[in-house]
Amino acid sequence: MKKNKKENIIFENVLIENFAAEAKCISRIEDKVIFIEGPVAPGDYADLRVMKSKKSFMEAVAFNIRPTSSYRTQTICSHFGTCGGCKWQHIDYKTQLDFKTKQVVDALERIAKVNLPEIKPIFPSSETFYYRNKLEYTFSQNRWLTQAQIDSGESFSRNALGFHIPKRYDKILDIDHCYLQPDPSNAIRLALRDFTAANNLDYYEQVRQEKGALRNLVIRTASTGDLMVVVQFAYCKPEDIDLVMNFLAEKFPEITSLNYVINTKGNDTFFDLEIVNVKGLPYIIEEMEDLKFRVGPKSFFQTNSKQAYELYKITREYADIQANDFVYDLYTGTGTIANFVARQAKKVIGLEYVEMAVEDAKVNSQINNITNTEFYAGDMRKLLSNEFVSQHGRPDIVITDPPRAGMDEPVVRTLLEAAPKRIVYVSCNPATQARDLALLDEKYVVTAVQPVDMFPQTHHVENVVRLDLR
Ligand SMILES: C[S@@+](CC[C@H](N)C(=O)[O-])C[C@H]1O[C@@H](n2cnc3c(N)ncnc32)[C@H](O)[C@@H]1O
Repeated sequence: MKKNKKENIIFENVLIENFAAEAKCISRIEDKVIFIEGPVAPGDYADLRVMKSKKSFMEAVAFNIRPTSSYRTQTICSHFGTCGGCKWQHIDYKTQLDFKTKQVVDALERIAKVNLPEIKPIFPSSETFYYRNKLEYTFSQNRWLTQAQIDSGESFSRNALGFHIPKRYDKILDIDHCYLQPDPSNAIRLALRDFTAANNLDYYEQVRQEKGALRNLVIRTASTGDLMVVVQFAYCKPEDIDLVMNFLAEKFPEITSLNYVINTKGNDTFFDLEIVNVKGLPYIIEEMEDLKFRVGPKSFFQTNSKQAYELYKITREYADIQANDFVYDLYTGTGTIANFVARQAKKVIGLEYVEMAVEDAKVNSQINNITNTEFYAGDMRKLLSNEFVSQHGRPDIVITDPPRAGMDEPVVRTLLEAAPKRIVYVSCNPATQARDLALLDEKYVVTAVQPVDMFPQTHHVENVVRLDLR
C-alpha cells in the first residue's frame, strides 16, 4: 500500500475476485470489502486507487489493469473504457448472462426470503449490439479527449456530438461509431456534426449555459423501418434552422419523421415544448404481432424492441388471462402491455403517472380497434386506492411494471386488499422487486421467475415474476 500525490491510498497488483452490483467488481483487502470501478473482470490484477474508505468497506478505481481474466472477450468499440454506455463489453456474453441470473437469484433469496420455484436461466437477447431503438446525443464545445488523443496532438477545439462522460457532466465524448443503434444512426450523427462545423454553427454549452445554436439530437429507429430524428436547437437563427433541416431532409430521404424543437431551458427535456414536424409524420410506428404502436417524439417505448416483444410474451403467458378476466396494468406507460393483452381479457385498466403517456395509450387502443381498455393518469400511490377498486371493480389479474424504485408500500397494501388471483410483476430492479415480494408473501406464492436480458453489454437486468393467490 502507498499514497499518491493527492493522498489517495493505492493498493498495487490486487486480484479482482468477483462481480458486484452496478457493474462494479469486488475484492477483499485486510478483511475489508473493496468495490472497484473500471473495466476489470474477476481474475484480472489491477492497481486500485481508493476514493472512499468507510469502517466496513472501501470504494476504488482500477488502473494499470493486467487483463488475465478468463471471462474477458475482445472489445470492439474504440470508446470502451471512456464511454459509460457498454461497461460490460469486455465480458463475454455468456458470463454477462450468468451474472445477471445470479443477481436475480441473490436478490430474491437474500431480500425476499420467500419460497421460490426454480429460477429459469435468463432469456438472452438475439442481438448483443445494435439493439437500441433510441439514442440521444449532446452537442458540446467542451469535447473530452482521452490521454491517448492528447498525446497524439489532437485539438481540444473541435466540437463534439456524443455522450456525457460518466460523472463528468461538463464533458462530451465525441463518438466515431456507436455499436448500440442500427444504421443510419451513426451516419446521421456524423453528417450533422460535420455539416454544422463546416457551416460555423456553434454548439450550446449546457454547464456554462453558453449561447449556441445546436443542443441535442434524438434518433429513433423503429423495427418497422420508420426513422425519426429530432434536432434540438438553442439560440439559432431561423435561417440556420432551415439550413440544418433541409440538409437532413436531402441527405437522408429515409427519415420518415423529421422534427425540431427550440429549447433554451436549463435542461434538455422537451416534454413541455412544441415539436415542429418539418417532414413526414409526427410519429413512427412500432409493430408487435398484428398490433401497431404510435410513438411520438415525446412518447416512451421500450428501447430494445425485439426483447420488449419477448418480455411481453412472457408476461402474457404468466398472466394466463381467460376471456372473463378483468385486468389492471399498473405503471402502463403508453399502454403497450395493456393493449398487448387486451384481446385475451374482458377488460383492461391501465394506470400511469404521465398524462401524455396515457393519451398515447388511448390512441394505441384506437388505432388497433381495441375497445375494452380504459386508462387513468395519476400517482399510483394515490390513484390505486381501495376506493378506486370499489369504483372500477376488483381485478382478477394485475400486471405491474414499476420504475426502479419498485412499488410504494401503500400500492402493495391495496393489491393485498384487492387480492387478484394472480399478479405478474415485471421489474428492472431485482432488489426492489424482492422487497415487494416479501410483502406480497402474506397472500401470494411465487410460482415462476424468468429474468430477461434487455440490455447486453450492461449490468441491467429485467425480471418477470408470477405470483398466485395462496
Ligand atoms: C418501467 S416503465 C413501464 C412502462 C410500460 N409498462 C412499458 O412496458 O412500456 C414504468 C412506468 O411507471 C410510470 N411511473 C413512475 N412512477 C409512477 C407513479 N408514482 N405513479 C404512476 N406511474 C408511475 C413511469 O412514467 C413509466 O411509464
